[in-house]
Amino acid sequence: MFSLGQLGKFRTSPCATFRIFYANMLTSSSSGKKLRVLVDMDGVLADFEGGFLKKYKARYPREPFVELEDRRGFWVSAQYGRLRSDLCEKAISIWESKDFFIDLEPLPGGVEAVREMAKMENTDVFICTSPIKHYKHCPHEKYAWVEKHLGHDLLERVILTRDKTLISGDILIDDKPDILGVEPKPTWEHILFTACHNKHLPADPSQRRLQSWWDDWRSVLDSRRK
Ligand SMILES: Cc1cn([C@H]2C[C@H](OP(=O)(O)O)[C@@H](CO)O2)c(=O)[nH]c1=O
Ligand SMILES: [Mg+2]
Repeated sequence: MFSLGQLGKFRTSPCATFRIFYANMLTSSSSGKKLRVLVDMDGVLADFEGGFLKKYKARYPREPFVELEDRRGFWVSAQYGRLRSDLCEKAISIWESKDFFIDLEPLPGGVEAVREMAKMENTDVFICTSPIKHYKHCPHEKYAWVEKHLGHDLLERVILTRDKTLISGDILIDDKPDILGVEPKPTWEHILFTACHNKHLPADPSQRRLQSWWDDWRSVLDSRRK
C-alpha cells in the first residue's frame, strides 16, 4: 500500500499511522458514500422492442404484428398470443435466435449516460440485466453488446441475474413496471424507464420515472445521495 520510506515521513509511529490509515480506508469504503446505480439493459440501453419488430417482420412478412404505439404490457409474446395464439411461439422464436441480442441498437443517450456515470467519482454503476432461459446465445451476446457499445472495462460491471431483488443498490433504472423476486424489500428505488409498453400505465405517485435519457437522470441520482 505504501513503502517503509513513505512511513518514515509521518510524525506518528508507523504502527499508529497504519492504524489511522487503515481505519480511514474502512470508513470510506463502508460508509456507503458512493451511490450504487443499477442500469437495466433491454428497454433502457438496448432497443429490444424495435429490434424485435424488425426481425419479426423480416421472418414472418405475412403475419400480423403490433405497431410499437400499440404495444401494451411488458411481455411481447403475451400480446402476440392474444392477437392469434400461434403468434406467441413465433414471437419467442425471434429473441431465441442467434444474433438477436447482439444486433440490438442502443437507445438514444443511454450509452453516453452510463459512460458519464462510470466517470463520476462518487458513483458506482452496474449493468443489471436478466438473461432469457434459452441460454444458448443470450448471456454471451449481452456481454458482447456491453463490450461493443460501452467498452471492455464495463464488462467488470455486468450483473446477469433472473432476480434483481437480490442485488443491492440505491437505484435501479428499469423499464419493467413490476420487479419481483424472493427479496420482498429490495434496497434500491426502482425508477421506471419509459418504454412503448409502459407509457400508458396510469401515473403512480410512489414510482418515479425517467421519460428517456434526455430526462434529468443526474438529478434523480443526486436525490439519492446521502
Ligand atoms: C420476453 C421479453 C424479454 N425482455 C427482456 C427483458 C430482460 O432483459 P433486461 O433485464 O435487460 O431488461 C430479458 C429477459 O427477460 O429480455 C423484454 O424486454 N420483453 C420481453 O417480452
Ligand atoms: Mg428491461
